[in-house]
Amino acid sequence: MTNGEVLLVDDDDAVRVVVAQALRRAGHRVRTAATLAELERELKLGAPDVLITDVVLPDGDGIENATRLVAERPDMPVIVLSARNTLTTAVRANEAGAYDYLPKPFDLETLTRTVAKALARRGPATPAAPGDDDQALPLIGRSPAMQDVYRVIARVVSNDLTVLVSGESGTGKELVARAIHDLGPRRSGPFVAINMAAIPRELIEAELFGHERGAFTGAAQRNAGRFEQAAGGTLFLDEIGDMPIEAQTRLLRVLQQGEFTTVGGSRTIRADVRIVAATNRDLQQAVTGGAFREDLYYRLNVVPMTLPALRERRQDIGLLARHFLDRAAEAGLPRKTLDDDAVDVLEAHDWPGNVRELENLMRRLAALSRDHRISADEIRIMLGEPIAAAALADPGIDVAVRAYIERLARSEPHVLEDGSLYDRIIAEVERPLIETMLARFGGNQLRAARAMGLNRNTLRKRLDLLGIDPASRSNGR
Ligand SMILES: Nc1ncnc2c1ncn2[C@@H]1O[C@H](COP(=O)(O)OP(=O)(O)OP(=O)(O)O)[C@@H](O)[C@H]1O
Repeated sequence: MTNGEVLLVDDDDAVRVVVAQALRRAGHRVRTAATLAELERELKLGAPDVLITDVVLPDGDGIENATRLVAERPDMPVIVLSARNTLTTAVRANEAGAYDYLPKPFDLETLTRTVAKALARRGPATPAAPGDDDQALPLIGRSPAMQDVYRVIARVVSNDLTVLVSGESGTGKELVARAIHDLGPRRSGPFVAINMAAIPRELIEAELFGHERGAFTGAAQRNAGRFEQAAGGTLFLDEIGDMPIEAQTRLLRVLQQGEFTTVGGSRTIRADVRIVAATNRDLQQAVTGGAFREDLYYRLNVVPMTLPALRERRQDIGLLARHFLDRAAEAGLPRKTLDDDAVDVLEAHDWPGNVRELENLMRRLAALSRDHRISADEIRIMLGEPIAAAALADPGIDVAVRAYIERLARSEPHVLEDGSLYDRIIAEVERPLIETMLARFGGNQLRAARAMGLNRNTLRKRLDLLGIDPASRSNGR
């Protein structure tokens, strides 16, 4: 293993002590600094073999400073440590020419391994591309799984390598494709998306490559395809696994030759696009099964990226949920906050529809919830999870009833046509009300009727009609 000298700048005393200790144990010499001013003083005494820098320092920004240092000393690898584990930080670190970026908290083993690799590969860093540091980025999440995604994005933004994004539906594949586009040199060009599953199979080639007038029945005029529309920008091929095999052959040829001809045409057009493809099925399996061309698979899979399902990054759920509430407020809906135990319920859910399902739920809660705080029970109701009957008595009752009505409205037409909807919904509200009140008064019908403002005979009739046995309610809730 190569040993060397490491200079660490971090304003957190504990980080300095612990990291220095670990690196010394690994055989390196270590100097430390707590501020950028101290770092400057240390650098005057001599450049280290590797520099490790925190981002937020008392007298400035570690990445900005690293940009300058990398330009001045291209052979000194810089490792960025950051507690602000966002895509912006990963991209900024990459653009600054940093050797690597480690989100905090990191484990010491990873850090020592990264230092060893940096020492072994010492040499000029890749030149930094200028970037929009403060651009607000849409990708939310600080989980280790998302950090891996950010690193891959950061590495591909400044080149044109083809990226294949895999992941379940709703995990953010299109958002990632947009982020790659928005952060790279093609950002001033168009971002064009095409979903293979949403277009009739026989039209896919014409949609992708365009067609000439009269190329097929109904082609009344020449039409530019998505490849042409995306010229100078990025083409996002969604659900690539659904691409018919003939179109695959044509796409492969375009990727190999960098040019294409329109359907029914003879002109050759240069394909000036960056390709990002996405799939929610196992494309390798499709290759094995013969539904997807192996050569095309390898052409697309130059940089593979897998987006984890939301249930594999539960620690991001609260962050995402609050982000979607903020977005709803920006869009003019009332501003809502989430109780901590509401976040617990969200974290426990399995989210088969992933981030999209969470986004939809938060939008509905922003619109429907009456209180400005969203409770755990409201969320349980919306998710169709069991709740204590008593929860219906809290201010979330609107939400409960609306959620129920919404579910009914989505049901089969015959459910809606039997003409009993009003009575059924009233019964849905009435039953828990009567049951709860009976339980509250130990089955005493007179007291329960009084509490509800009913007379005792009316209550008795409702009990008969709803088939509620008052005796069985005396001990229950
Ligand atoms: N990390 C994230 N941060 C913020 N919003 C996200 C994130 N991931 C996904 N979303 C939001 O969730 C929704 C679904 O994302 P997107 O359409 O990118 O998913 P997808 O994987 O492409 O889905 P599909 O496979 O169904 O096309 C979008 O509204 C997107 O903005």
